[in-house]
Amino acid sequence: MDLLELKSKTPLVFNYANYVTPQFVANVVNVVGGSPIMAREIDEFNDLVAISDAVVVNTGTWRRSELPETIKLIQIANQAKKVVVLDPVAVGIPSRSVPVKAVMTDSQVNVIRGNAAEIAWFAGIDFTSHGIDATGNGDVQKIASLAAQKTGAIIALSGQTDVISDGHTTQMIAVDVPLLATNVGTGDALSALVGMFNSDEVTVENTARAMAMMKLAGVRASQTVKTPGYFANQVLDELYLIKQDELEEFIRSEVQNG
Ligand SMILES: Nc1ncnc2c1ncn2[C@@H]1O[C@H](COP(=O)(O)OP(=O)(O)OP(=O)(O)O)[C@@H](O)[C@H]1O
Ligand SMILES: Cc1ncsc1CCO
Ligand SMILES: [Mg+2]
Repeated sequence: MDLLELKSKTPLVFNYANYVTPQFVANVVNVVGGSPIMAREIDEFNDLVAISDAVVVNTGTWRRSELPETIKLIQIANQAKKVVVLDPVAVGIPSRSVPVKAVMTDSQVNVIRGNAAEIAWFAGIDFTSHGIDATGNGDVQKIASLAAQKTGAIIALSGQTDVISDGHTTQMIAVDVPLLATNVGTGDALSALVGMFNSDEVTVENTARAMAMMKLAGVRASQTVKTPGYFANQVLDELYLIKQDELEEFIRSEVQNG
């Protein structure tokens, strides 16, 4: 959906969040025009999925004992036809990839949002990482496209260049905003935006809207703020201020077809 429709519908985003950044994620959802709820109690999943418009699963601080309930959550969302976004934090670390494989086998994820190293893991391509950060270089267009083909999910690869791919159509936003990477949780919040913009229909176009929203907020915030602490708050303000026509104009000028 576009930003105008989003603001009128106030999509409810159910975040199975990590315990590092939920406050930032919830605020990003709120300022853009959605409504966040965080939960991880299995007895609440049926009710919460029923009233939600998107389910966003972040594996950043996941415990292995939570694997069965996470799969159950995604299965409930699949049955209810709610979009599911997976944010596979640091999935390339071997002990972290085991449960993510199980999730991918036993439930259907519609969109995977991760940095280049995380998405490269799904593509089966080596990419250097340092914990939660992607530090290497590679052909991000190829990585996103291959990951989409291998998983059947739309891929939202974030970084200096954002790449969105369903394995056939690939779009890119090559806009460098280094301060965006200094705030831990920008990626987590971006995953929630991806869920929100895809809540009526899961498409490359809607996924690109979410990625463009964060990039544009970062571009504007870095015009006035030059240091990371204030930058994070300025990003929230810019996300709040962006208008439909401004977002669509940014998409027209910056989104390139691959
Ligand atoms: N070097 C960069 N230049 C420009 N934008 C960047 C850069 N790195 C990241 N971004 C932007 O930052 C946002 C988050 O992407 P990033 O790849 O850092 O996610 P992440 O690694 O999952 O982050 P986190 O784990 O901190 O939530 C995206 O909007 C992306 O476009
Ligand atoms: C720092 C960190 N550790 C696990 S999740 C997380 C937040 C970034 O996703
Ligand atoms: Mg991340």
